Amino acid sequence: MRISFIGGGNMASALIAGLAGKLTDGANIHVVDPNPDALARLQAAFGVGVAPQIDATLADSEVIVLAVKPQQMREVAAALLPHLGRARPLLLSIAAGIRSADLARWLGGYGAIVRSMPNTPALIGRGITGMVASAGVSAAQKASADAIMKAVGATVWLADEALIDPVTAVSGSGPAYVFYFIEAMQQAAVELGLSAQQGRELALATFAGAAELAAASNEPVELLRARVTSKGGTTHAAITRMEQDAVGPAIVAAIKAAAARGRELGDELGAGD
Ligand SMILES: NC(=O)C1=CN([C@@H]2O[C@H](COP(=O)(O)OP(=O)(O)OC[C@H]3O[C@@H](n4cnc5c(N)ncnc54)[C@H](O)[C@@H]3O)[C@@H](O)[C@H]2O)C=CC1
Ligand SMILES: O=C(O)[C@@H]1CCC=N1
Repeated sequence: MRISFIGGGNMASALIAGLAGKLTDGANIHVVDPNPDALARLQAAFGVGVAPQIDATLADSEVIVLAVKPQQMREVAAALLPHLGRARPLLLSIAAGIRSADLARWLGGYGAIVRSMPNTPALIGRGITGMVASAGVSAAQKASADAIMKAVGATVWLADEALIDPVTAVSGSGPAYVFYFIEAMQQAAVELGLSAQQGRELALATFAGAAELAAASNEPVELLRARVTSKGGTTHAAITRMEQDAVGPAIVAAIKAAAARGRELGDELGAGD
């Protein structure tokens, strides 16, 4: 499969790292980015083809991944439009907030668009991507989009595009929340006298082990939590403090703020013609 990426930044790099040599050779991946450093890194690491701007090379691609910031998407659509005619590639957008209908409008009514929301664990093949196909996407194109994202992790197809903002808030942005929690655990470890290295090792193994345990178990996470929490014991002391400080409601509010920002980006950037 020949795949092009418009934008070769953080998320595109994570996807290319997961894809190159698995779903397709690096030589079948083409990356467009005005930043020469981004291109040089990707070329050296994966042998991808590179270009500083959109050109006719794109006409050979079966899939074009749109991996620029949401604020760049309209100008990218304008540059892409003249090159879509012949091959009618699938456009696979990963941009937060940008609605398929707005993208289609900027592309003169082009309908072969899958909107998706991956996350950075794609870099190690452990991503998860929420996806939704527009009406103009063929079954074969939908299968190609699924294969690309499955090469870097799991996929969840959504019936309604409005659910992409919640996916963005939970799993797209989610790795940052997990890293934030790990940072706090490491800090606590050090403040309690452990070395930074020990704090890192303990926090990471605990996160990975607890997540794997929950995934392997049929039981709800509340029950797994209760099993760690002895009455009058140490975990109880910690959870009581978290409840006093409303940590749970703060996390729920934070994730809702991310979803609201996704909707707001869509309103802001999709407005007008
Ligand atoms: N970073 C993440 O964890 C995730 C990001 N996303 C989405 O991925 C998209 C990219 O985000 P990041 O990779 O984090 O940003 P980034 O800033 O690392 O990468 C964007 C890249 O686009 C390039 N660029 C700018 N204008 C361009 C143009 N006209 N043509 C081609 N390339 C151009 C920049 O030079 C940069 O390398 C965003 O829309 C974001 O919402 C989605 C899921 C997760
Ligand atoms: O923060 C952002 O806007 C992007 C989308 C999901 C993760 N990073």
